[in-house]
Amino acid sequence: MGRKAEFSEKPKKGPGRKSRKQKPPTFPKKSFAPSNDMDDKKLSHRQRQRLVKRDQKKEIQKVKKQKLNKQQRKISEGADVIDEAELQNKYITDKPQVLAGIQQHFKFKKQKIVGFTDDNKDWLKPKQLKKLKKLQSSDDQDQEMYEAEKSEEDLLEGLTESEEEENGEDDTCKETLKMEKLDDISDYDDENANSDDDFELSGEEDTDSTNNKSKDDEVDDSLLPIERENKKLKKREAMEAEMATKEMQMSIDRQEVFKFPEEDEDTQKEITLQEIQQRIKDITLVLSDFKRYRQEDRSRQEYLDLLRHDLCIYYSYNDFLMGKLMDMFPLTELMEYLETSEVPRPLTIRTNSLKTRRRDLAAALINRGVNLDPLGKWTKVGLVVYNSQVPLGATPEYLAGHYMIQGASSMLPVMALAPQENERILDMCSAPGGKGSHIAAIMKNTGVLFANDANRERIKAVVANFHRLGVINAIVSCEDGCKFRNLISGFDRILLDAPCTGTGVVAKDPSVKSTKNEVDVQRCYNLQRKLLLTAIDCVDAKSKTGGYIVYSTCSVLPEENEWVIDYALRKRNVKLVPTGLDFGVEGFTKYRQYRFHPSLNLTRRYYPHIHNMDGFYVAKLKKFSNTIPMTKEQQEADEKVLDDAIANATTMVNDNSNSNEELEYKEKRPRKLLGKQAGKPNLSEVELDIKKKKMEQNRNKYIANVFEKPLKVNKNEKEVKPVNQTTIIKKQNNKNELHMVELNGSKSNGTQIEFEAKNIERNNINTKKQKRDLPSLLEGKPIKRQHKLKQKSKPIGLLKNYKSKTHKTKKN
Ligand SMILES: C[S@@+](CC[C@H](N)C(=O)[O-])C[C@H]1O[C@@H](n2cnc3c(N)ncnc32)[C@H](O)[C@@H]1O
Repeated sequence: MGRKAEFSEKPKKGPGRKSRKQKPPTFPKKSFAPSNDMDDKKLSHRQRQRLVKRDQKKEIQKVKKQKLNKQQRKISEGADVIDEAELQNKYITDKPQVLAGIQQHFKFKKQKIVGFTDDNKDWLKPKQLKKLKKLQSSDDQDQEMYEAEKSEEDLLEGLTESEEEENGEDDTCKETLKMEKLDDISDYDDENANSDDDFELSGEEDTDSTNNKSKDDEVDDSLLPIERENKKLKKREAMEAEMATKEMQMSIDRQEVFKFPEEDEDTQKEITLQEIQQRIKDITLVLSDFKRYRQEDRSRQEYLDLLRHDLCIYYSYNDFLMGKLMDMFPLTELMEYLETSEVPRPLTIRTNSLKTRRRDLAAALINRGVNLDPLGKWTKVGLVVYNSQVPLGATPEYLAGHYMIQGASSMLPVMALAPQENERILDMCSAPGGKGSHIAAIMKNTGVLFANDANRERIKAVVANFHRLGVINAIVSCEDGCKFRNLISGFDRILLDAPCTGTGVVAKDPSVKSTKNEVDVQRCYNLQRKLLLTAIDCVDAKSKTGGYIVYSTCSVLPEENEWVIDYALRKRNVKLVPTGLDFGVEGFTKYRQYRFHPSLNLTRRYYPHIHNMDGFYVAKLKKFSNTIPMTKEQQEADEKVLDDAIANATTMVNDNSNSNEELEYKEKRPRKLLGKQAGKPNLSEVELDIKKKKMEQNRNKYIANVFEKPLKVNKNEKEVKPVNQTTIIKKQNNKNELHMVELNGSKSNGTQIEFEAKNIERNNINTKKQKRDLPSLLEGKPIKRQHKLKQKSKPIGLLKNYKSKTHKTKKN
């Protein structure tokens, strides 16, 4: 049952409970306005002390001036000059009087100073006194001073006069005003100056310094206030400069005494990131002037090793990759590279010229709250996005295919390829289709674009992007690029944007820093070489408009770039041509001890710290003949070598990733799951150890230093069969030993390295013959004639785990 409604108006009960509780506001009796009566204001202890000091100073000055005045009068009467000490004594004897004067301070303030009186007129014009005093010593000097003081007086008088005119007040008041102003300046000076006054009162310092200081005071007195200020400023500046020099020296001294940590010092005590950072700076300084800062018992290599270790920790790289970067860059540049790689590159988009113009796209995006700019003069389609209020991958313009989100560096290979309309072009590794769609746009949807990728999943992205962007001249395929030669050839141009380790895009994918290792580089290097040779074979050298191959990677490692191109230059009838890109760093022609074809300077490198884009490499090749400069057998042998290398590298990866975990898992899993092994006893620790060692050996037997010519050892070990290039070798219990020795004593300049293969007793390797082949064995050296290829494929190289007793392999 509801309550009965009551419609009669309720009488108001008065203010609510809350308002009843609140009392009417009360205000302090005093007004909130700042009081004009300064005397009412209570001074703090320090303020009072300063006030007392000021008054003391005034009294001292007063006494001084009186005495000087007397002295001057005496001089004029021919009396003896009263010296400063006497004056000081006089002050001390007059001290009670002075203090009494200070006690009268508040009275003095209240009464206000009354202009020039008989008491103060002397010390209001101290310079005149001094002028008279100094008249004795030098007439000329005094004349100058007199003039200066005169002008000061005139200035003051002028000021007073102008104030007079302005205010129309009586003289006394104006003079008081002026005096207060001067007082203020001197008070300020007193507060900031050194404690001369304290000293005078306490009398703790010796008389010499007293005299010096009082002389200083005198000199100061002879200066205009502004000059005094200037002098103090200069003094302060000099002091600051001195302090800065001292500080710098201290930091240099600290660097000088940078102590190389003892072994295991780091493991014993925890080391912070700041300490590591400091140590990186210290070591960099030591290495910048090694002779001066080094510790006698430490070598450069030790410092470099420690630096690498610290850099790895600080920037989260693995030792292998950091070592590679240290080989590539000078130290200062390396630091820049590492720092820049920590920050993502600016977001960039490419206008799809098949659907819109850059200007229109920019306007549309600006309307949506996107802040952007043209990317640079080198591109007509690139835009850089500073910030956006909408997700760029979901704007109506994106969905309509007006642009592609694409890194600035990935526009470069297509620009280098310079596709022409109505050509047949192959994009060998196309997914997700960024560069492919760019090619189609430049071709204006004419001719035929073959977009291929070996990855079935990724190829879907190519199809989707091509649909969105309106590419209609493309045939999309999913094939292993290495086999393309047998499918279709005769292309005008080919873009090989090869799969790589991605060391140039660590800002985008930081996992690269810690995961990529020697095996990954080896695997990429092999695949890249194979893909490039296929690409060259698929191009028609007689194409009327083209015959070009562009090779690109988003890796900065020379192993995946110059090395691959140099290999192709030796194996096919191609030459390097300019990329047509007007910026970028020249590709390496030298790298450590290796030498590449000089034309590699036509290739271009892009770095985050120089170009503010991802690390990238672009090379443009022109095929000048459709013939392959080798016999069919040699070609097949080459291919087999590459195939083996790729297969082995894959096995290696699988071995590496599985072995240990597998073993541990086998040990841990319950007996039920062991199947056939169920009845067998568990492996003892010794057995486990042996098994682990065996696995380790198996893993190592395939590892060869990528670019140091691994060789294949025959199973019966009686003769070593020559194999081409980087055949992965089987290391057979150190029966074959390879020695790397230095020629002309210095390896550090990396000019000549001789690989000497030494077979221990049971092997019949003809070392003399090998030595004859050595110059051509230098990796990266171009081979011009066919017959040399045979010699070049002589077994040579350096096994990874090999350590010679007689010759140490050093890093330069
Ligand atoms: C760097 S990405 C290509 C990026 C692409 N060009 C773009 O701009 O969007 C390398 C591509 O090579 C493909 N790939 C790897 N091995 C391949 C092979 N043997 N044949 C063809 N494509 C391969 C990978 O699936 C990957 O999509």
